[in-house]
Amino acid sequence: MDPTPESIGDLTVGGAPLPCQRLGEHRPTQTPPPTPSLVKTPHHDDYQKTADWILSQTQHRPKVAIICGSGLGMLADALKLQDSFHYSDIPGFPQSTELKGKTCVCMQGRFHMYEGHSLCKVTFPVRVFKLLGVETLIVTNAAGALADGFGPRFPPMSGVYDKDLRRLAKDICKSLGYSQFVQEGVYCMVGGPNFESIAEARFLHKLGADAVGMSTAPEVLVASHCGMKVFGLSLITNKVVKDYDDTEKVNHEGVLGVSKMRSETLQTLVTELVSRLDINNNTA
Ligand SMILES: O=P(O)(O)O[C@@H]1C[C@H](O)[C@@H](CO)O1
Ligand code: HPA
Repeated sequence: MDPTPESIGDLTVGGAPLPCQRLGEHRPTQTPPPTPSLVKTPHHDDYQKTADWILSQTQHRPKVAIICGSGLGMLADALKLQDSFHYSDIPGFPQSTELKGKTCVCMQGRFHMYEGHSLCKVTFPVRVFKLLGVETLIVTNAAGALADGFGPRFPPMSGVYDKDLRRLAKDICKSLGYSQFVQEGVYCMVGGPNFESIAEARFLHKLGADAVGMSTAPEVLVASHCGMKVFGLSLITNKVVKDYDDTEKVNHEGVLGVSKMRSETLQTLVTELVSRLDINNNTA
């Protein structure tokens, strides 16, 4: 199957490479539900063709991919731009860059299911990353806190989040003085775009979730399936209301505002993490 726009969503892999062009963040839009042709399952060829196009446009051979959550695209400010690709119809699709001497591919913003995208589309970039040669995926997102104070807890997780990367991140947090506010916990993905009702929030918390957001889980699943190491980072942007007397209400603008306010901290952590990954720079 050819990777026509029909077969892989709006992945128009046609833009000429625009050196050092910054791509805008992919922001949620009121995208209408996809037409049936957009939810066709991509085949290996579809991922391969996109990957081949990217590889043909750059000498970089990234081993690390970073998916920045909403409002966290400023992380890309830390990247030394080498090559970027203009996908005119897909702002926020991967751009190849360098961070701390390590070649990375970075998505500023992601596709969400609540925008009407199929799971195939949401996870499409991850399989393209795999075909680019990526071995480690760093995912970030904005999430609401379910656990009061987001206290320290280490509930069993499935193991998709790499132990060594988690240990390395903890060491980095110690050295940066971040340990007090960086905690491990369970992130639960909901479909969105609505924020949780109080009953839902209580339910998720009872199930063992510490934070809730609307992304990340499908990307992590696909990356793990591809054999990548995965590291996930949630920026807690708000408290999830679990009390019927609490009149506070979360909204997306607030989430973005806090994300922007804290993006430098997150940027420092991810930059340090990438710089300490045991990989060599890779070019064609
Ligand atoms: O891409 P992420 O998950 O960071 O997007 C944020 C979190 C929710 O998905 C949505 C609601 O504010 O934006
Ligand atoms: O409270 C939240 N709920 C769901 N998704 C979110 N993304 C940021 N905050 C939240």
